[in-house]
Amino acid sequence: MPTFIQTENAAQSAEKLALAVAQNLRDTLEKQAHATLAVSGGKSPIAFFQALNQQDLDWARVQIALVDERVVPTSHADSNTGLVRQHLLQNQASAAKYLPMIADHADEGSLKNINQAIEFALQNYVQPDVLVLGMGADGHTASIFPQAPQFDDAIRADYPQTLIHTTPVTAPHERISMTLAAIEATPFVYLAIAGAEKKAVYEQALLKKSQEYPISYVLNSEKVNANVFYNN
Ligand SMILES: O=C(O)[C@H](O)[C@@H](O)[C@H](O)[C@H](O)COP(=O)(O)O
Repeated sequence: MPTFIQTENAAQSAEKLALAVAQNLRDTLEKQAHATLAVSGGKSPIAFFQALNQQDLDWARVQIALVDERVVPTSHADSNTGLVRQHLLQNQASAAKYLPMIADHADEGSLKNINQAIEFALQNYVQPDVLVLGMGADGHTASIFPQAPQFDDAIRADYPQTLIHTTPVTAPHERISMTLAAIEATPFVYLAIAGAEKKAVYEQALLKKSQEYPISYVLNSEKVNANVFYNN
């Protein structure tokens, strides 16, 4: 069952989430040589990235990865890598190591070979210790989209890989995404959402697991106790 944390506004959600994630990373670093944080892209996480990159912790031992990536060159305006580089890997967090899903030298042509792209992402994959999910108004999370032909594989407990190629119907670009099983294997899971429209979707998704709202598989998972940060 998720824990729902409502805050006053977007700035407060970003700050509280950053404090919680930073503490998880510090706690992880007390037990392990490295801590890995996977973040989502999209429009929402910028304020959180800016709050997190100022936190005091041993960033040189932190690895930053993506929950999902759009299959576009890293210089593309829709690249989550670009977003993370611009807003997260700054200030204190500039000492962190980035684990890419898409190679910097990959162009539109080479990315048409999706198997090769997945192979590259898998080579760089490290099981995250902490992850921050977003959610679309269509109920997708990571790049597990309701109408994607790969939906069943993305939520299968025995899918043989931690990452999967998905083809959203409701959003642009082919994607590479963590599978549900990989998300479920992460000790600290957060979901950040804002606005009444997403809250209504969240409440529907809480009721039961359904393909209509892929986030419902995370919220109703017996393996995940997500902390949900919400502001209007
Ligand atoms: O790269 C992506 O598209 C994501 O990681 C995705 O899962 C995102 O978190 C949601 O779509 C919410 O996105 P917004 O913040 O843009 O609403």
